[in-house]
Amino acid sequence: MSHLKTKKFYVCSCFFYKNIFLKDYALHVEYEGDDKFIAQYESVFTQKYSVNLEKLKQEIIPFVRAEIDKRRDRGKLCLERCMYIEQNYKPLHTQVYTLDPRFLEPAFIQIVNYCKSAGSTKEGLLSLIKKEAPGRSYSFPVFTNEFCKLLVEELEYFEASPMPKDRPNTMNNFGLLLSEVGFDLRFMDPWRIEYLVPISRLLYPDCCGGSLDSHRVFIVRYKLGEDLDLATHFDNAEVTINVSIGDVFEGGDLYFGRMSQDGTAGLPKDYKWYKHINGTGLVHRGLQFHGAAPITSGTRYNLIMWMRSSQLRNKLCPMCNSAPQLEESIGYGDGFML
Ligand SMILES: O=C(O)CCC(=O)C(=O)O
Ligand SMILES: [Fe+2]
Repeated sequence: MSHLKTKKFYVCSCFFYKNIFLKDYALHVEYEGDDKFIAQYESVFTQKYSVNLEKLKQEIIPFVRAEIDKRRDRGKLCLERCMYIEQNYKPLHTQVYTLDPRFLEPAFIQIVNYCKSAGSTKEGLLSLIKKEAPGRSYSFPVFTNEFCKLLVEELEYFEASPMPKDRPNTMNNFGLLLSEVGFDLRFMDPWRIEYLVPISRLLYPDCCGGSLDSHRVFIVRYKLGEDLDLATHFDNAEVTINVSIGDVFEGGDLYFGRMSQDGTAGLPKDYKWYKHINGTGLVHRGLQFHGAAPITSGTRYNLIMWMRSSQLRNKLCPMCNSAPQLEESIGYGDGFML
């Protein structure tokens, strides 16, 4: 369980006022009081979205403030949910909570073994995986189709249960945070440490890929009548892996743009779409802008792990681009350490 971690992790205080997503406007905003918010955004809302000051005050600001209150309570509520689920939830497929090498594609195990072998190099690894969109994203098989099916069944069973649930973030309203459901200790921690870090160490040394010491892991679900697509964003992560675990859908391809440090979300000239393949994982730098096209039929499930390196982010918070102001948290927080 994430709340029983022995090391203490923190969040940066910017979490409480920055990067609040307004889905109707596909806009991320920050909030430090009504006056500042109005000064900062009134012209954007009136000119770009024909929203007048009254609506800004009556609807948008209250929504933003409610989101901030929710973030303030996040740790406490998460802990309550974790404990309630641990005591009351009876899984459908108990076995999916423990990482079993039989869930993994042999090619994935081979790739990881290569990365762990003496003298392994990035060039050697690149001959075993597929280069995808520009900007150093790569794909490779990860989970067997049988495991994906079991996992989706388990998560649908959990979703249909009366257990308390939280959603991954303001952009995904139908996913699930897997740490809360009890996946960390026996599945997600060993998966990250034993399998993903060896790969990231070679691919992303500049992102401290060899010292990704925490994560935030969740599934996203897209379905007609629910969330369809994902606006362009970057992750609060050094390295992200995105594995397709449910493939009965059309559309939903991913696209990748520039790095967040470059300031704009525009697509590079050589961009191409990434098509999901069941059981296949795509790794990319978290700070590369990306998004997902709408699905046009079916239901899409992906397992996403945002991996963080305290060593790197302790120096610079990727969300506010400043030295982080640390605040207490539970579990992995946002991956900062004292
Ligand atoms: O829709 C997807 O598969 C991408 C999800 C994603 O980028 C995220 O949740 O950070
Ligand atoms: Fe993302």
